[in-house]
Amino acid sequence: MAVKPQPAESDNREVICRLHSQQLGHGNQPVLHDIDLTLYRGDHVAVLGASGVGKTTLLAKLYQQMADVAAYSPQQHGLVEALSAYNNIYIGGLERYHWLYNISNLIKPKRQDWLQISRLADDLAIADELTKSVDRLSGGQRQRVVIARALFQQRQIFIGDEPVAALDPVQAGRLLALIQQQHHSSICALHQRPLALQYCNRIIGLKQGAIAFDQPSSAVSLDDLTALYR
Ligand SMILES: Nc1ncnc2c1ncn2[C@@H]1O[C@H](COP(=O)(O)OP(=O)(O)OP(=O)(O)O)[C@@H](O)[C@H]1O
Repeated sequence: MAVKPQPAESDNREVICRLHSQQLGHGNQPVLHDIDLTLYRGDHVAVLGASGVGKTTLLAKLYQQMADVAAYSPQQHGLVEALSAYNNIYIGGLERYHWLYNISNLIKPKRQDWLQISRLADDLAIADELTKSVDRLSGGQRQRVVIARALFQQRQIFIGDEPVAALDPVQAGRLLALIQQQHHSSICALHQRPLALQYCNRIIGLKQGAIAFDQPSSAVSLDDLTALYR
């Protein structure tokens, strides 16, 4: 299939974010140009493209626009190394509570929060790691702590910069499904092409500083995705 640039079909769905003819970059260095992009409620989007093409740049812009309603799982995890996995996950929910409650909970977890975070950790297969400081965890375990922290934010939209890169394909698929269950919309940079096709309903391919295509995943083949990296 020859994939042409084309925005996803619009309908009566709720628009959650729109970029119109945007140039995105860093300082005076442009990275992406003429970005026209509308995200709709119910979209679960994979963003693919070669290293350095601008996936993080695009996600950061989208997060800037949706910071009030979106959880962001960045590539640089920003974990607090000396704190336990429990405390790092709890940090995702800090803004929901009074600071005094937060401090006491970080020192001695309250039963209800411990149970809630334990259930999350169970889903992510890190329940046994909750009391360990994150500097003692493997790369994949750390990545699951980051996902748990984002899930504990309890936002409506999930923005993930390669959120499952350190996980094996089975675990990665399970966690993408969990992320999608808990957020009405999501947009993730992914490198695993089969996962993008299997779990996301919309694929945005970036190439040479622009959106090369924006299509329902049913209209995109593995070869189309491979072509992004040539
Ligand atoms: N803070 C920054 N200041 C200046 N240039 C930057 C900065 N961050 C990224 N860039 C540049 O912008 C371009 C796009 O980077 P970006 O991180 O968005 O790519 P990416 O597709 O997410 O890459 P990767 O798959 O390797 O994470 C690259 O050329 C990069 O060198």
